Amino acid sequence: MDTLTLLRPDDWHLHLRDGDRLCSVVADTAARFGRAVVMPNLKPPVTTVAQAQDYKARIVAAMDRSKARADFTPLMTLYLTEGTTPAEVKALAASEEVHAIKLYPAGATTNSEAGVTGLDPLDPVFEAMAEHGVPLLIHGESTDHHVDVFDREARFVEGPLDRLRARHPALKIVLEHITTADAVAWVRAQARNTGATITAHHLLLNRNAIFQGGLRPDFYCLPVLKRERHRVALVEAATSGDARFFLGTDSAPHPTTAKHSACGCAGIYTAHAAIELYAEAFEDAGALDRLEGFASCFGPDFYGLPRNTDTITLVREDWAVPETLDFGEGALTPLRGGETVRWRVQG
Ligand SMILES: NC(=O)N[C@@H](CC(=O)O)C(=O)O
Ligand SMILES: [Zn+2]
Ligand SMILES: [Zn+2]
Repeated sequence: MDTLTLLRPDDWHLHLRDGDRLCSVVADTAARFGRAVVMPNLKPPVTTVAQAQDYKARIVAAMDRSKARADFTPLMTLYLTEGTTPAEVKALAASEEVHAIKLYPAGATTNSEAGVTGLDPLDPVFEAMAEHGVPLLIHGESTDHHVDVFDREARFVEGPLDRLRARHPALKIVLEHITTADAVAWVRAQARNTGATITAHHLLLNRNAIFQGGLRPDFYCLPVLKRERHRVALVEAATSGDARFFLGTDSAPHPTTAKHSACGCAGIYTAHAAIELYAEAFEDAGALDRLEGFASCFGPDFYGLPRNTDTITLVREDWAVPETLDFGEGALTPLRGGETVRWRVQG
């Protein structure tokens, strides 16, 4: 099979940043995806419906300025803080633009300082979300600094997440960017109102990439890449046809100068080749026929949105990824920069 036509996919976890940086990256996602769930971890974070509407307007203006494919819809999210109220959930449910609320444990990842330290005080917010069918998107890592970095997802899932799920069985939950066999098993044990996104880089790479011939900050993201047996479990979940697992790139651009540093930022940029990289992972697993469900069907079904009706076509053809791409005033280093990708989007 040398060409592959899919219903147009969506990206259910994306970082677009703001300002000139937003202008540099948005066309990459719009070229491939019909919609993307845009993360709210700006500085300061997007915490109200009004702020999310303003951010969406800036994204649409940036699409125009960068001549992005116009038929792309950003799906906005709010950043959960200890100040989030049930009234804001109601306002979200009444809005056209905002689709979910994102939970960052304080200190877990990039721009998570405004996140939450304990979940129990937010019970009224979670109840309002369940009532209005608003999904809670979760960066699922323990922030206990005694917990080994490679165990932070598993500890969060078996502890705080499992307790949250038990207290709020009707809440829609998406465990974002899962990286472990533990998370896969936990999601499989839940009812259908629990889903999980999986990135292309966690399907293609294990933690050896971070140390290949020296320290490689371009492969540092959170949750950090795990050992091979976890990668295999993720591939198995993504290609299984289980509708609880769907596509979310977590494309997270940072300037190359901030990545190649004594204290480098977490995040990998994949938007320039997102669906192509997933095609590689699915092809390696002998499961290209399962890509459309994962990339184009299970996400909208979970969110209660219609599937896209147009299509994209992928062609098996090597193309060279530039070593760097423009990123506002500076540059970023994309995944596979200076190397090739095996699938190309036609047209
Ligand atoms: N994934 C990352 O490593 N970084 C993300 C934040 C996140 O998704 O946790 C970012 O905003 O840079
Ligand atoms: Zn995250
Ligand atoms: Zn993310």
